[in-house]
Parts: sequence; structure tokens; C-alpha cells
Amino acid sequence: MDVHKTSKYQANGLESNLETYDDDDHCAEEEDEGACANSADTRLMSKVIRKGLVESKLYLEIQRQDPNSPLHSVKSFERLHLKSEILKGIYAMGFNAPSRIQETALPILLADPPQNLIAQSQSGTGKTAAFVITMVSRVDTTLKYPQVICLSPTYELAVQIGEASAKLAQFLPNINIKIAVRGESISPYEQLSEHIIIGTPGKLVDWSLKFRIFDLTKIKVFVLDEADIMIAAQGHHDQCIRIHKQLSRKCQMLLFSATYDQAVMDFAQYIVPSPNVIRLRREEEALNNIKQYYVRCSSPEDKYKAIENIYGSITIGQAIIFCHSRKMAGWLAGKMSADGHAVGVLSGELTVEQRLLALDRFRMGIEKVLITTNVLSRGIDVEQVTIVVNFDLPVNANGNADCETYLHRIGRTGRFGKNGIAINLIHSQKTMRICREIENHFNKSIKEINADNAEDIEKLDSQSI
Ligand SMILES: Nc1ncnc2c1ncn2[C@@H]1O[C@H](COP(=O)(O)OP(=O)(O)OP(=O)(O)O)[C@@H](O)[C@H]1O
Repeated sequence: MDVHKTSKYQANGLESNLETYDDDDHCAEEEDEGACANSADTRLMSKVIRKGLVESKLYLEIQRQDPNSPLHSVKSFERLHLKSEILKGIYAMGFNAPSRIQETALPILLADPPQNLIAQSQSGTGKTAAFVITMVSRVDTTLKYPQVICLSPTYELAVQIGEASAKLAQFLPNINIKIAVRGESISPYEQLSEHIIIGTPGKLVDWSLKFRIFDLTKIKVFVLDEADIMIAAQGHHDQCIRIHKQLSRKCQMLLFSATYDQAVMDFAQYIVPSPNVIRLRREEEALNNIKQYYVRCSSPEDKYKAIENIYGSITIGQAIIFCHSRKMAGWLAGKMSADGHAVGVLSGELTVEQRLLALDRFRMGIEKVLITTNVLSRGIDVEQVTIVVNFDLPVNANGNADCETYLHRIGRTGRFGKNGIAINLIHSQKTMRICREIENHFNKSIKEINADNAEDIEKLDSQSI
């Protein structure tokens, strides 16, 4: 294991308004990206591995291009023997056939007796739908207490998963879902009667261990979405482990993400008993339908000009622009607004209401551009996003490329097979080096375009549709 790699989450001296992935109670108070740092976990993980404790009893390395794969898979949702109401919900969502991860994972997810699964699949390929189908399938509505919990790193993502679950379960009578996020009120004296609880780890710790308004030992399904960041970021890690420790041995444990570095994967296999593992090969991680480019710029002003050129010349569905800090996001939003562009901004210092409003307005297309930070890098699903711009490239605490975050960011476009474009703005030798690091890591070329050159921009235009 490369212990060095995991140290990227360690504390650092970055500016205090750098944005963390998290918006949960614990980390939100500490605004530094490195504040959710993880030196204790790094030590724990390396200890686990040194001691040779990592044992995957049932390791199913899915080589997707291997036609001889022994895995059972289904080609239609009917073959899963789901309740008719769930099948109806799936079709109402417009899903006709399972995606690759769904056809591979669902037979494992729905097996009886339940099996544990650690799954990896590219962004936007239907992981959420796979675990949501499982969550609603496992509920016994005659029992009026929480039976399924799903942990997600951010407020917005928990709300999105809640909405997907409610849609999928719309024809199931008497199923109740509750979101456990900042601002959700509960009575500390009443036991929860909802069947599925979806929330951020801090809130779930409060509800289950502090107020004891539901019983973790009765949970049948535990889902960790964006599992790698939940394991690697210290605040989340501690809370997830506190919850995990209370679960019964029979509880089905499901971990999902588009990325796992090796140390995180090893740790995941240590905490999940007898897991099935679905993994991608490194060269499969970056999607071919997302074309990646970089533009050379000389300053933030010049980066802004590049955005204006691109934005003014091509048919953009919608765009998300990622900045490294709240300050930079604010600066860019101010500048674009002053120049007459309708842009939204979403970063960690906003209230949860303001954040939801910004995302809703963007989803509705009221603003075509959303300027944000890493807080929105994972999971958020807005179909019409055709372009992702990295105004600042994602870096870790050591100033090296944060390849995982990069992949999640660009995965906000190219959802479920659509075309997408990722544009990286490069303003120094250092950022060029980071760009090359990312290119080498995924072995996918990031081509140069000139934002002042009409031909180059036209090329982009043809790919954005
Ligand atoms: N079988 C299907 N048929 C059609 N659309 C689907 C299917 N499964 C999922 N989708 C849609 O594809 C989009 C992406 O799915 P989803 O959000 O589940 O991806 P994901 O793998 O969880 O992404 P991320 O890695 O970003 O979290 C969603 O809009 C979802 O509704």
C-alpha cells in the first residue's frame, strides 16, 4: 500500500476559506479543507494493512471487458423479481433496462441471504439507483421503525438521494423516508417511525447515539455513498465508524463510489465482513464520453476571459465551474454577474436554504452557470450539464493533483452516457504539472485548446451537443 497517497487528507496550511467536501456539523465549522484531516486514519489504515488483517473472503474482481466473467448478471429489471410496485417505480423514473453496474450489482444486492458489497463504477452510471432499489426492497412496512440507513457526505446529496428514493417508492403504500440533515427537526423524546433514514454522518450520530431516537441494532441495510471520502476524511470517518460499530452482524453493508484509492479499498474490506467487490481497472475510471481539454491562461483575469470566450461562442446546456476556495467562487460570480451573466453560486458558507435554492434554480435552468467549490464535486445529478470548468484544478494538501476529486468534478457532466466536456484552466507551470499528473494517472489525454481560436471553440461546440 502506498501510505503516502492517503496522507493527502492531512492538515495543511491552506487559506481558511478553502472548501471541504463536507457540510456536516463537524467539519462545516472547520472551514479548511485539511480540517477534515486524517492522520489518525492513515495510521490506522496502514496498521491494519501492516498487520495483514485485510482479508476479502469473497473477492470478485469484475473485469468488465472479460467475456468469461463468472458473475451472474441480469439484462432486465423484471428478472430481479422485485415487488410490482417497485418495478412500476423504476419504469416511472424512465429506466427501461439496467446499466452495467446495475445488472452486475443488483443480483448481489438483492440476494437472500443478504450479501455485503463494495462497488465501484464510473460517475453517472446508476450506482445511486442500484442502492436505492435495494433500500426500498428491503423494507418491511409493517414494522414502524428505521430499517435502512444511508450516509452521504453532503446536505445536497442526502436530499437528492431522498428524492430518488421517494420517486422509486412512489407506488409502495406506507413506506416512509426521512432525511437527516442540518435543519431537520426531531423530537428527542419520540422514536422515529420512518423506515429509511438518509443523511449526513454527524446528524445520524446525533439521532442514533446522542438522542437515541432509533436503534442502530435494528438496521438491516447500511449504505455508505461516496464511500472513499467517507472513509478518508477524518470527521466523516469517525462518525461512520461509530455508527458502523453498533450495527448487527446480520446488517447488509453496501459501499459505493466512483473512486477508491488502494488504502481506502483495503480499509473498506477490513470493516465490511466477507464483501463482494466490484472494481474498475484504472484505465476504465475516466469516461470516454467526457472529452477533456486545457486552456493556457496567464492570470485569474485571463481565465475569466477564457470562460467568457467559450461561454459566448458555444451552445452550452448548463455549466458548472469549480473553484478552489469560497473567496475565488465569490470573486468569479461577482465578475460574471457584473458583466450581465446569470450565474448562481453555491459554497459552504451559505445557509442550507440558500444552498438548496441555488441548486434548485440551477436544476430548473434559471441560471445556466453554477459556480461552486468541492462541496458540489460529488454525486450531484443535473442531466443538462454539458460543460464542467475547473477554474482551479483540484489539489491535495501536498499541492499535488487530487485525481479522485478531479474525476468526481468532471463527472457532473456526461451523465448516463451523454456527451460532456471538461475544461481545465492552466495559469502556471505548477498547474500544468498538475494537469499532466491527472492525465497520466487516468491515462486519458487532456488536449490543449486555444480559447481565442474560433476553430478550436467550434470543435468544442460540436462535442457539447
Ligand atoms: N437504468 C437506468 N436507465 C436510465 N437512466 C438511469 C438508469 N439508472 C440511473 N439512471 C439515471 O442516470 C443518472 C445518473 O445516475 P446516478 O445518479 O445513479 O449515477 P451515479 O453512478 O450514482 O453517479 P455519481 O458517481 O455521480 O454519484 C440519473 O439521472 C439517473 O436517474
